[in-house]
Amino acid sequence: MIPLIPLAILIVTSYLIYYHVIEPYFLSPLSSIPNANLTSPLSSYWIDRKRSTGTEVLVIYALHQKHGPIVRLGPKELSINSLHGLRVIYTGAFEKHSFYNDFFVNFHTENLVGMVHNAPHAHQKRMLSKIFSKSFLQESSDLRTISKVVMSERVMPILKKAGESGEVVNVLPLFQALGMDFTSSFLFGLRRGTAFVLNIPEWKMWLEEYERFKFMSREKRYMGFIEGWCLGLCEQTEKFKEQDVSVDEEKLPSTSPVVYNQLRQSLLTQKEYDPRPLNLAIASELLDHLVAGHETSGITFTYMMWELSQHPELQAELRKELLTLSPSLRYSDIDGEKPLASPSAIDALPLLDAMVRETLRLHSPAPAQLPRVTPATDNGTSLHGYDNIPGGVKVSSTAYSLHRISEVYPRPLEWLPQRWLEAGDKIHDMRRLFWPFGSGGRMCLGSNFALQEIKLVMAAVYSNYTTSIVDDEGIEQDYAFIALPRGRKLMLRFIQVGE
Ligand code: HEM
Repeated sequence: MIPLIPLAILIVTSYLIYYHVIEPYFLSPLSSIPNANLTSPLSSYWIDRKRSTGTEVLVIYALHQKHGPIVRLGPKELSINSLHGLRVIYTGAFEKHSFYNDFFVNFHTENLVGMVHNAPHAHQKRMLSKIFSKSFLQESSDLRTISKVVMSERVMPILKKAGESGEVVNVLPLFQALGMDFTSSFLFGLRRGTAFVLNIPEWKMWLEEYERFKFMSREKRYMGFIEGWCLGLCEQTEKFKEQDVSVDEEKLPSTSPVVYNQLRQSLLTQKEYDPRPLNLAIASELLDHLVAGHETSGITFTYMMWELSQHPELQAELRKELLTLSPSLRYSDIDGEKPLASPSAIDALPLLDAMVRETLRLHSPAPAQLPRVTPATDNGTSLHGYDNIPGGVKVSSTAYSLHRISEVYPRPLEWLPQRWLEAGDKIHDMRRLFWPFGSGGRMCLGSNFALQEIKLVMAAVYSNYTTSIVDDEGIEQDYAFIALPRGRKLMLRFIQVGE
């Protein structure tokens, strides 16, 4: 008679070897895809180590250079670097990976960034799509008023003072604050929005809290400093909706809380079947906008100014283009009551557009993996000729690697805005592969808002100043999910140009 215990051990061991070695290494539909590392079919340890040391983005780029557009990072994880991959995964609306739910849900309450499933996501996105469309934003009188106040009364006077005194400016925190003031004013109205540009020491304290917040668990984040701050803004907005005046704010024009109102009204109509408490559903969504809005645009401003500061000849070319605006964004035109140049006129400037694009290409604020999961379908998914990829496989692309495909972007490591103006037929592929805001149904909600804001601010700065670098130590990007300069600073000098 065969002893039972050794037999059981043999069966279990054979099963484990089959399941964890033979199947993933030799039999899985993923087994013929190039491996990132010898251990990748067996365990995620190798790629997780790269993740934990912050080198994942650069490692994935190097892997694609070596192995081509598809690489296996773990037993059930692939990285794809091609237009084909973008079409299949992102235009194909694969659902988000649970990573988003862990890192982006605020108040234990779901929002657009953190939602994994497509159906509730699409429902909530429809509530907000119109007010973030390019045409709505360009025509919005609220956003025009906000732009006028934030530019003419806040940031440009600060730069003027710095220009006159020769004071060196750390542009990263100042322009991140600007991103926050723009976004919060559009969300809550000018009077309830922030004015951090005018109080940089307070802003730096907020940033310190936020650096901690980014690495906290959902539980730790719950009703801490940042969530409490956002809930406070929502409560103030609700309280002053009827009567939008208080003594110390009389000087500020009143604008509507465009996003707050739209979201609240839309969520109210589905109150019976949405289990989320209304105030937390609103606060969770709006906190994501505040977070997404300040850091990413602050990074874009910083790198565009850094690149331009190294190219005085391009600053001069840009200024020539900017002076075709009527009214211009020179101090003589933006001081006083006159309206600013129209967003559509600024948007139509080709060199400015090329410079903003090139900055978002080379210095993407969100350069890391945007992970999705393959759906469970009868025939599986096909990617780059590898068929029958089963459901539940984590698949992702990165803006960092896509933006360095040299067949589409020759000399990919150089900041060459002219590439967007001289591309000829190649422009179609360049635009399709341009991925700073992601693509498909989960693409950035605020991309039009961000572009309108970035173009206005950069146009106003370079209509009036030349910039030069005083200290750029630590300027290389820290390739986390959001890629700030490692040194968290860029010191520039602003010199006013004559009329
Ligand atoms: C230069 C500025 C910005 C960049 C580079 C950027 C980048 C991105 C990226 C890459 C995503 C996609 C994430 C994914 O698919 O996993 C995203 C999503 C999102 N962004 Fe932005 N963003 C910017 C500005 C903004 C602003 C100003 C707002 C709001 C006012 C905003 C709100 C959002 C929201 C709500 C989502 C989630 C969209 C969804 O899942 O449907 N972003 N952003």
